[in-house]
Amino acid sequence: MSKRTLDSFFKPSTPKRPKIETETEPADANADAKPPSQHPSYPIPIPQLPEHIEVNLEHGTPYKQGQEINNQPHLDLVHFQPYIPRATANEFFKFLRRELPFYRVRYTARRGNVSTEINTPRWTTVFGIDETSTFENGRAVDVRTGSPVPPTKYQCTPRPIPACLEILRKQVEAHAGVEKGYNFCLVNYYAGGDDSISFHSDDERFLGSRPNIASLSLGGERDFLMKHKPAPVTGSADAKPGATAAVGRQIKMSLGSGDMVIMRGETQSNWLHSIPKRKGNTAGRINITFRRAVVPAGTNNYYHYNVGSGGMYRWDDISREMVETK
Ligand SMILES: O=C(O)CCC(=O)C(=O)O
Ligand SMILES: [Fe+2]
Repeated sequence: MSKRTLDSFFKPSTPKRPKIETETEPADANADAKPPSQHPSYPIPIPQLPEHIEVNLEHGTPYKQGQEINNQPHLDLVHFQPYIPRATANEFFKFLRRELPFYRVRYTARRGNVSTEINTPRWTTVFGIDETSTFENGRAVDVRTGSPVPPTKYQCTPRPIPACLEILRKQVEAHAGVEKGYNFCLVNYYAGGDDSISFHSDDERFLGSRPNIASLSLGGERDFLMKHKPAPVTGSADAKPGATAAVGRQIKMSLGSGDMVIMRGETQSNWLHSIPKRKGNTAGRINITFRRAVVPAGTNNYYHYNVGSGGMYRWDDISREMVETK
C-alpha cells in the first residue's frame, strides 16, 4: 500500500474549498423554452409542447399499425390501437385541456319555420383555414391572388393551427395516406358522461367528396357508435313513399387514450357516428379531428359551431373544471 493511500486513510481529509460557481444561472430557468404560439386571433398565447411529448409524437407514432375495417357496406375505416403510446397520450390530454381556449357554443337550429335553441353538449375549439387561403407569416392570404384576405371573405377570424397541434397534424398526415393535407383541426372536450355528440355524419359539401377525417382520442375511454344511414326502399310495389330500411349492423368501438380512427372513402356519405352519453363516473376525454375544407363555407361553419360568439373557458386545476375567463 503506498504511503499516500495510508495517509489519506488515517488523516482527517482536508476540507474541500468551497466550489466557486463561475457560470451564472439564467434568471429564468425556462429561458431556453420555445416561445408560445401567438396570433392576433388567439385569445391567449398557446405554449409549445414539452420536449418529451414532442419527441414521443415525432418518434413513437404510429405505436401500432392501423387495422382496416371494411367488412360492412360503404364502410372504410383504419383503427390505430393506439396511435400514440398511452402514457404520452395521457400527458398530451392534460396539456391540451390546460392550455387551449375552449367554448360552450349555443346556436339556433332552424328547420322550416321551427327554431330550436341548442346548447352544444361538450366543449369545443377549432383552428385552421380552408384551402382557398393560407397563413403566411401569420397573415391570412388568398391562395389565388396572393393578397391578404379581404375582411369580407369570412364571417369569422380564422386561427392558425398552433405549434403543439401542428406537430401532430404533420405526423397524422404522413400516416393517413392523404393526397392533400389537412387544413383544419377541431377539438372536443367531453368533461364527463353527460357530454356527448349525437349521431351525425361529416359529409358537408365544403369537405369535398369522399372526405378523409382522422379522429384521435386522448384521456378517458368512450364508446364510439356507428350506424349506416337508412336506405330508401324502392322497387317494391307496396313500399310507402319515403320508406327506408336498415342497412348493416350498428358498430360499437371502445376508444381508449391514444387511439385513432381514420374515416375515409364512402364512409361519411353512408354512415352516421356518435359518442353517446354515459352513466357513472366518466373521465374527461379530448377528441381531435383533422380534416380538409375546400371552400370558405367550411371555415365559416367550423368557427360558427366550435368557437361561436360567447365567452372563452379555460381549465382550472383547482376547481377541476372549465371556468369562464374574461
Ligand atoms: O369525439 C369523437 O370521437 C367524435 C367527434 C366527432 O364526430 C366530430 O367532431 O365530428
Ligand atoms: Fe363527426
